Amino acid sequence: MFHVVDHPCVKAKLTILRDRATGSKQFRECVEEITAFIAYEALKNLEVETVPVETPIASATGYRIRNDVVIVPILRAGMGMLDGLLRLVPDAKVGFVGLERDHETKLPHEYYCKLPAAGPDSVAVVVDPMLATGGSLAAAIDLLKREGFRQILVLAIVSSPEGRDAIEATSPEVKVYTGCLDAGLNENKYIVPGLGDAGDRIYGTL
Ligand SMILES: O=P(O)(O)OC[C@H]1O[C@H](OP(=O)(O)OP(=O)(O)O)[C@H](O)[C@@H]1O
Ligand SMILES: O=c1cc[nH]c(=O)[nH]1
Ligand SMILES: [Mg+2]
Repeated sequence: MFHVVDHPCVKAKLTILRDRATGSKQFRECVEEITAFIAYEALKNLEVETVPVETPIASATGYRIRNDVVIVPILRAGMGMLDGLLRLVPDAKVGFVGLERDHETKLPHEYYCKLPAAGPDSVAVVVDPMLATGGSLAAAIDLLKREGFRQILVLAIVSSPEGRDAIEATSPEVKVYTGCLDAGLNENKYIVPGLGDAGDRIYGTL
């Protein structure tokens, strides 16, 4: 399932991210903010359980998230989305997958993986701002499946039709939520119009 979060606030923040004049500080802040909007929609089917709560006036029914939420940023750029998501799910665990596209082949190279154990109620929430060819996300999903994660959600900010089709072909059960679906990829496999290299813009390494 592939879902574009269609919201005026997402559109406005995306415009700031696309703008080549936006500097790293504002870029980072905006990535964090837009992540919360996308997550709001992506997490709406998490399971809750009831807990009693005493208000100053009376007893009431409270709720807490029942799933074991495991946020998995794909390094580096995915780290920019982590805090935005942790604000919504402060008790989530965090696992890390390090992947970098080879500049020649455009294929992802894995350089790090540290994930908590998967349980029956675990929901892995993979975060990476860019879904281009889909190679990096497919590799991350493979890793998570091998580690036993059965429920996988993905939060992206900018996606391409090529990336969408690649994930739908290999992992149709994975739900992808994205801020937009752009026109396609250029000869360097960058998203067009996109926002450039997300990792470089977040960390000022242009
Ligand atoms: O869909 P794909 O074609 O695989 O491309 C998308 C990947 O490329 C970017 O990471 P990059 O390799 O630039 O690493 P970085 O985050 O360290 O900059 C991006 O953050 C994704 O992980
Ligand atoms: O457009 C793209 C494609 C891959 N990685 C990025 O950061 N941007
Ligand atoms: Mg990069």
